[in-house]
Amino acid sequence: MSDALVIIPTYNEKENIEAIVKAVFSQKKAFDILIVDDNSPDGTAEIVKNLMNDFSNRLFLEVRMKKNGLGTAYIHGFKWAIARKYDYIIEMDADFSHDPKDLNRLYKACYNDGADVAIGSRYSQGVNVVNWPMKRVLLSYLASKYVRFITGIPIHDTTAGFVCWKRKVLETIQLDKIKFIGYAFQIEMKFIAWKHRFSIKEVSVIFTDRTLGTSKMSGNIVYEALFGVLKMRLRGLPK
Ligand SMILES: Nc1nc2c(ncn2[C@@H]2O[C@H](COP(=O)(O)OP(=O)(O)O[C@H]3O[C@H](CO)[C@@H](O)[C@H](O)[C@@H]3O)[C@@H](O)[C@H]2O)c(=O)[nH]1
Repeated sequence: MSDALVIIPTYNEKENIEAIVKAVFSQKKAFDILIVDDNSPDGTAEIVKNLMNDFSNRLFLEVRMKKNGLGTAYIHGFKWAIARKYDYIIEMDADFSHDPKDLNRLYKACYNDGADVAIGSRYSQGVNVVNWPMKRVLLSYLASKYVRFITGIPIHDTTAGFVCWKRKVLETIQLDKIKFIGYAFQIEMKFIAWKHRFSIKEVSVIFTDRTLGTSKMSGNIVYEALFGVLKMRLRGLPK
């Protein structure tokens, strides 16, 4: 068993899943992988089951009954990882927006440089986003500015979905009390880690929009983030 687990949530990722699994396993550092699939109608989980024959004890699959949001998929995965005592737990998208080569940099930021949380950050050194429509870049960039303004959190990319967590951080955060189910979950997790005074390091990465499959971003996700952040600021740490 590796000391580090990469969690990849999936919903309809049949075009990407085999390639991303193989790309993670081709890294010098041996990572394990957990796929959390929400019963994708396109058969993503079936592809993973076949791959598990080639990567037994390194590739794992959890299938949930239905599409239930990115945040709850990760929480499911975090609990799975904590139960199995992985020391480093990494969030990553299935669609190559996050370069698998950067996994090593995130891992090292925690393992060698002592960060409790390492964020693959698009906005810590300018704006490093490739091929997203300008509308989406602006939405994401301004969302991070907004969260910084409202909460005071000293992080440039609060909605980043490429993050390495030390297990102790996930054990401290009360995962059952996380309120957001969509992408705003990314903001809430970082906010709580910061409030607990864990050390957070941003590692500059380039985010490249997917070439296969489609984004699951929706208006509800934006709404949840916009108003939820205000509530989160007022609430502070979960009681
Ligand atoms: N299991 C599960 N997986 C999901 C769900 N919704 C999305 N996913 C998976 O989560 C990953 C990210 O989803 P995308 O839909 O590709 O995200 P994006 O629009 O490219 O958004 C990116 O930017 C966001 C905002 O900055 C990030 O918050 C997000 O993590 C991601 O990096 C993909 O692997 C996708 O299949 C869900 O409800 N359930």
